[in-house]
Amino acid sequence: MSHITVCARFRPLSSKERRDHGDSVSVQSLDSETFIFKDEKEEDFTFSFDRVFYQGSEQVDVYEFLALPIVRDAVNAINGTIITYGQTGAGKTYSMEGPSILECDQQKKGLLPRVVDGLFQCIKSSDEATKYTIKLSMVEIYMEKVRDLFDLLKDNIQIKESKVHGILLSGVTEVSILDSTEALHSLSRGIANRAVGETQMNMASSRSHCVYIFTVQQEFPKDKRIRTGKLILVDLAGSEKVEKTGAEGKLLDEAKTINKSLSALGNVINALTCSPQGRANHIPYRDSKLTRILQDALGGNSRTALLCCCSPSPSNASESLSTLRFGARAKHIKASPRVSHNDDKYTKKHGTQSPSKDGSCERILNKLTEKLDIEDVNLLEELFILEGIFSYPNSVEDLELTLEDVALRTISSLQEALEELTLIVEELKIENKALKFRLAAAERVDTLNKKAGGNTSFLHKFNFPAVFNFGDSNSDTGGLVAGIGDRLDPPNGQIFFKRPAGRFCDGRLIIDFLMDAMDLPFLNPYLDSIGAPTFRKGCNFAAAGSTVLPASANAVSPFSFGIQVAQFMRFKIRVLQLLEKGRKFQKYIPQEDSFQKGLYMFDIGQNDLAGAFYSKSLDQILASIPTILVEFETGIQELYDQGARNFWIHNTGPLGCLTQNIAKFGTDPSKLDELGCVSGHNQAARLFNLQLQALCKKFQGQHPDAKVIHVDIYTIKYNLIANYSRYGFEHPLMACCGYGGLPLNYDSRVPCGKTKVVNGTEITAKGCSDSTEYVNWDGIHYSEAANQNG
Ligand SMILES: Nc1ncnc2c1ncn2[C@@H]1O[C@H](COP(=O)(O)OP(=O)(O)OP(=O)(O)O)[C@@H](O)[C@H]1O
Repeated sequence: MSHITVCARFRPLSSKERRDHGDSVSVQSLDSETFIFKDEKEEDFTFSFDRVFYQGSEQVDVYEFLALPIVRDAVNAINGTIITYGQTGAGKTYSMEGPSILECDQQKKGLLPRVVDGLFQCIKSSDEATKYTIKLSMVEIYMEKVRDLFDLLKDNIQIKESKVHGILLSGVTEVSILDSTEALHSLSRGIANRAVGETQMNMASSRSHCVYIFTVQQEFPKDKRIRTGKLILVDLAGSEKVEKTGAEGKLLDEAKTINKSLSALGNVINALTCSPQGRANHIPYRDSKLTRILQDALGGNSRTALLCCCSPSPSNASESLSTLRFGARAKHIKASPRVSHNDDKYTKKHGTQSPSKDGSCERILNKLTEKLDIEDVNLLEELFILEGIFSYPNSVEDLELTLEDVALRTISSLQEALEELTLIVEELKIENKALKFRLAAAERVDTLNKKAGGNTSFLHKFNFPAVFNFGDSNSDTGGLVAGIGDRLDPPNGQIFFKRPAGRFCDGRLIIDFLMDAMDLPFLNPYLDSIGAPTFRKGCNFAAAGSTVLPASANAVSPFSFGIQVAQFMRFKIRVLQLLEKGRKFQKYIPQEDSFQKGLYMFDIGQNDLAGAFYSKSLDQILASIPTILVEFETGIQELYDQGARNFWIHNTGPLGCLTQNIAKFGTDPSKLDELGCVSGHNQAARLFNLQLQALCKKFQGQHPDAKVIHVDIYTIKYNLIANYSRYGFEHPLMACCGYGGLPLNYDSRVPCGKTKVVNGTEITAKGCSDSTEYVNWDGIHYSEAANQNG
């Protein structure tokens, strides 16, 4: 059992402290471990720590005493934790990072860069045959939420406990680091992200706890054995008292949360030190995220060092005193880091190391033969060998003790097995869900095939050189965002692209899956000119909010169907001009015959109908359908005239099942159908689709050299909503990314990912924890999981 290493560090006086109290300090050094501290009432307190770093101490002294032994251990698969504690401005970050991670002279470098160097040096000087990998994660705990500093979208990381690996941060980003320079760049990236988070959350880093996790994995090529050591560094939030900060409102909440987690830390330390054995019945690790993450460090499975950072100035005496008291209390925790083979139990009971197997083995078993059946003795011998117990019992009492040990080991291995089983069950659940999706997708393809008169094979059979797409947000891959310079915010795009990708979705759209099915790359939007996008395999003219009819002045998108067709004309003209200029453009543009051999896809009309409901009666809307379709026909005829021959036309989806429409038009239950969708909207969509289908037939009849496929997306989507649980969904109508909670989680004033002030309160439309459970993404668009089924 070793104690936690506790050190105190006094930073130099700040200029303000000098102004207020001159050179006077509250600390009087006795030696390198002991000092006298004078509080505000001039009362003296003597403190002893493992080491005291006074004002003139160097960063390297702190590293070598406090961190180096832990770094060496981490490389030998023993976990270690280094914590800096103290009031704001006491020198925690200076000790941890130094003045700057990347640009800083050797002398001022903090613990982190030194730890990184130390890890790589230890690896260099170790056995060459052993293969090492180092991974780094960085998280920040703010207001009891753990956010990933390498992926700000992961802003609520869950803490899990595994019997084998201890405390784990589920799904946290782990960055592989190959050398010190790379590690420092990653650290600096994480620290910069911390600043981004600070601004986003209107906070200061001193109000969050920052946790750096280095995982060092050793692989022994001889026997393929793997060992892992984890080194955690924690820069705690400032420990000052709430009253002193004069905090109010959100600041007060923050201060209380910090205080709560720091006092939870204090409670854990008290619980760990309150019984004579250093063990209390219940250790309240679960009371805060901080103590949960530090559970292994404090509870024994880690070498731990605590650096209590203090101001030496009398003006901060009371804060420094409380920091020092915290350190003194922590000094009494005992920790026993886990090593590969642990003889603790035997040592505890016998006060010595276990005797060797040789010699005593025969003697003990002979003795047992006198008391037990020989078969039982043989069985016991076998069991001991199997269990790797090398201490042989020499009395029946000893035998009982040993059996107790076996039972304990069995229980712990059963617990491990249970843990593994739980993980397997989790994985199987996910796999099951994926299989359900695939099965459902296969069924959808089958239905689609039937609806399209056996024509989905059309997609596979033909080797389309390019695809030209026209439509609205259902197939917009970034057109509107590029065209009007708008911005989509996270969590849009979170599932597949890991960032907003121009799509009003958490991931891919139906068109992305169709492109995949045709072995073609995702379509670039015509309006996006940044980064020399390639249009070799086609071009997407779709823009969210677009209508078939010309856009009105206040329309979301000015790029109505007619404009999209005009854009196509220009696109074609430019392509032909560039092709004439020679080969150098070929990489970026379609070949000439692609315009005739390519596939022309359409998904538009939804906004003409949905938008009209805000100002027209159902009858008026139904009456306007032929006009919409005349405009559509004009567009596809123009494309035909330009050489288009392969037409893939989606009809419009069940508008009445979109969360937005239910929220606005479905407040009267008599207006809803049996699924809870708005009947009028769906009626309009169905009538539109019937007439669209007739148009497709007519167009096909007029152009026998063309291939016109009408795809019944309405039925596919409606079926998905009606049978949502069969397809692995939990919520058919509620939006994943929205505001307001049950039943619809939708507020038209706050689009997904945005924050708005409503009636004086700031509200944010956030994403749900698992979007694969939702058919609807943001109230208006389908989730990637639903699109995959589509
Ligand atoms: N040992 C030291 N030597 C020189 N300057 C120091 C030392 N320790 C701290 N400082 C300086 O004191 C100031 C406050 O230190 P620092 O930012 O590290 O405090 P902190 O405890 O991390 O505060 P917070 O909780 O707000 O993050 C900084 O300007 C830092 O450069």
